[in-house]
Amino acid sequence: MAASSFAEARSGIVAVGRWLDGKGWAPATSGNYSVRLDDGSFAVTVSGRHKGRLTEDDVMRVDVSGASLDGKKPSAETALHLALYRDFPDVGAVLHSHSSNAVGLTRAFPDLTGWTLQGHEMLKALPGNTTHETRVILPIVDNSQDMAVIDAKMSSLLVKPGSAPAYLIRAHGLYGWGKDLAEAERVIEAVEWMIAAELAEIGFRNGSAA
Ligand SMILES: CSCCC(=O)C(=O)COP(=O)(O)O
Ligand SMILES: [Zn+2]
Repeated sequence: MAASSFAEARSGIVAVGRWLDGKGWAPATSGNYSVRLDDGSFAVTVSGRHKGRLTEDDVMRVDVSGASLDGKKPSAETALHLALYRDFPDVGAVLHSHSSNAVGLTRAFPDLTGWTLQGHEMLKALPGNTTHETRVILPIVDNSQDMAVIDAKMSSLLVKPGSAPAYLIRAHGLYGWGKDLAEAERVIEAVEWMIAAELAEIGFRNGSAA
């Protein structure tokens, strides 16, 4: 199991926020990020902060139940991060992006409960994939303000064979994870890129792109 010191997690999370904001995937305070710490607690972003302008004080610690360990208010979506650490003991970092592509895709296909990514060379960026001749399923769950509702839906989808280390929340955004921050960044970047490529492909097929 990968785990970091709080100091390392803080600086890594600040940097990740700048990077995701630079991509346009963290607008208007959206998104949240976490890292599993070596003492069994978790570093997570403070709720409501602009993720492109985080300082180290905007990264706090929670225990395994989500209780604040330093008096700050954790992300409203902390329970979704903790659910992933609970279900996948090897996960060391979880990132949540809010791209217009992820939102647009899930709103355009309101009945879909999953999106299959198949045949992309970019699939090799996902842990364990060595060829484009494969497919992964990106589960899609409906949004809710009750994190337990999202957790209950996504936990059952993610244990299915072929699930990506990522899932979409409809009209909301993307969650992705990895053994550490670097791997979680690669998952988010690869999945966001494949979604963008497939939306472009849909546009070409419909004759709506030049
Ligand atoms: C304007 S973003 C709405 C809340 C959200 O979806 C999000 O990712 C950020 O919430 P947090 O409490 O982590 O700041
Ligand atoms: Zn969100």
